[in-house]
Amino acid sequence: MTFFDRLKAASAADWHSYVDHAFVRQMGEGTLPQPAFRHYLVQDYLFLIQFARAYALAIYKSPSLGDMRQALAGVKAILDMEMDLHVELCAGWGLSRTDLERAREERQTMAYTRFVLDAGGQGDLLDLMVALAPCVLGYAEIGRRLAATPRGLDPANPYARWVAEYSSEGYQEVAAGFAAWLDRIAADYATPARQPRLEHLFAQASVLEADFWQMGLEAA
Ligand SMILES: Cc1ncc(CO)c(N)n1
Repeated sequence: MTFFDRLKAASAADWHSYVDHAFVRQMGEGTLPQPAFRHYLVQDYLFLIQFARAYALAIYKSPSLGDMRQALAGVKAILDMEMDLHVELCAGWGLSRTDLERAREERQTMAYTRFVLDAGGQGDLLDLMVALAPCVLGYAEIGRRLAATPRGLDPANPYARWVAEYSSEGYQEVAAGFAAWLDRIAADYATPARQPRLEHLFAQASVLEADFWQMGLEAA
């Protein structure tokens, strides 16, 4: 059992309400109202700016050079890969990079990103990675699952591009690399005494992910 599997098992209900949220199911079926998706995507761009900072904090919190390189890969995956998807999709709706950067941050965006930055600021690299895990590993799980549904990658599904991105080999590799790194850090730093706090951080982040989807749904 990986450390990630163990965290998921400990917060099964919160995890499920995140990865199987109505927003996710409607993306897979292609029935999600477009305003919900657009609102989500603009907020997600602002979210990614803060998440790049969280990975930069992981560089600072790294006990070894190998860990620093892993964290740097996270910064680069966000700045050089993932944000390009947002810019591309938004351009299709007449929104420029500047429009994205000028958008106002919603409370849900602030709550989730500042929660992760604070967990990392207070704790060590393991605390920070556990708070980050629902993000990268959850989207990889959602991407894989939606890609396997009948309409997930159907060109007629307006969200097929999103599903293709998160189910892509590139993204799946980033997530697998993160899970393996989390296992190594947990082997060195997780103790039975720390487990309740780590499970709490993971559950909280999963709840904040579900709130993020809900924010999108409520915009429609
Ligand atoms: C809210 C959120 N969680 C996770 C990811 C995956 O990076 C994302 N882009 N946005």
